[in-house]
Amino acid sequence: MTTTSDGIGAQEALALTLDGVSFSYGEAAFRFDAGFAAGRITAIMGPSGSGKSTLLSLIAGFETPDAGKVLIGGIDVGDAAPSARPVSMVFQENNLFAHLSVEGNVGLGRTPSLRLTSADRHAVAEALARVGLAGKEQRLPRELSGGERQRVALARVLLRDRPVLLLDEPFASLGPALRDDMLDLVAGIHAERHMTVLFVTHHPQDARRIGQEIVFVDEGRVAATGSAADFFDRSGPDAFRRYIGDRGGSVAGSQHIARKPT
Ligand SMILES: Nc1ncnc2c1ncn2[C@@H]1O[C@H](COP(=O)(O)OP(=O)(O)OP(=O)(O)O)[C@@H](O)[C@H]1O
Repeated sequence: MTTTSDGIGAQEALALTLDGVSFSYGEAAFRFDAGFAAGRITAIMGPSGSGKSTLLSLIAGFETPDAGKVLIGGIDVGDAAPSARPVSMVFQENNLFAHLSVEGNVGLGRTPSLRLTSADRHAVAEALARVGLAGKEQRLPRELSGGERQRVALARVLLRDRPVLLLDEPFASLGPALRDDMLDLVAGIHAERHMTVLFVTHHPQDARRIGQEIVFVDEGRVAATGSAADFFDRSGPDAFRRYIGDRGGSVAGSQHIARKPT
């Protein structure tokens, strides 16, 4: 086990498996068989409505499969409530409680009670410094920019310190330069904590920047999987190439940029 700057040990990375998971929202039917390698960043891509968010919801426990198993680190988490799963999740927006300060919102990653000990406060301050928000503990979410709010959500991920991180288009509403900064922050956190990261994005350049693996979801199922390098060179699956159109480009150099410490 390694130790991070706030004294929290990086945990053993956990693999994720969806074994014959079926689910439906009325006529929208899903059937997922997929494995996600321990400690890797997997970009989940696919057309709108194909089931990417549903896939994450099934892993997080917000939805319950009609059949099949969700295994995290080889353990069937089917009976575990979302809060009991070894998972953190960040959405595109609404990650924060509007009436709670930044400190309170981050502190929830450590304890559901709002009574923070001085050690908790210290850990919150360290996490905020890690995401570039030192000194903003007492702000309310509405007093922050969209990018700052997502940084607060990532600071809470640091305090929660779960081995699996699910990101559902968390930076979609941010401009390109800020998105790159945030992606590099995620890559830095991933490198420190050795988390298994699943990251939904429609942006090929985002997937290229930090994605190590790609899972392509189409029509409610995993249609293709592979390394990001393979997907973004000409050997990627045809359906994926049609989805990304001309924006795929070359993967050369992107991994190097993403792996720089942030
Ligand atoms: N709570 C819900 N109730 C009913 N249908 C839903 C619900 N959530 C999603 N769906 C439907 O399930 C399908 C898959 O939705 P999902 O949000 O998983 O797609 P997605 O791939 O994440 O799409 P996007 O890229 O647009 O976010 C869609 O047809 C959607 O309308």
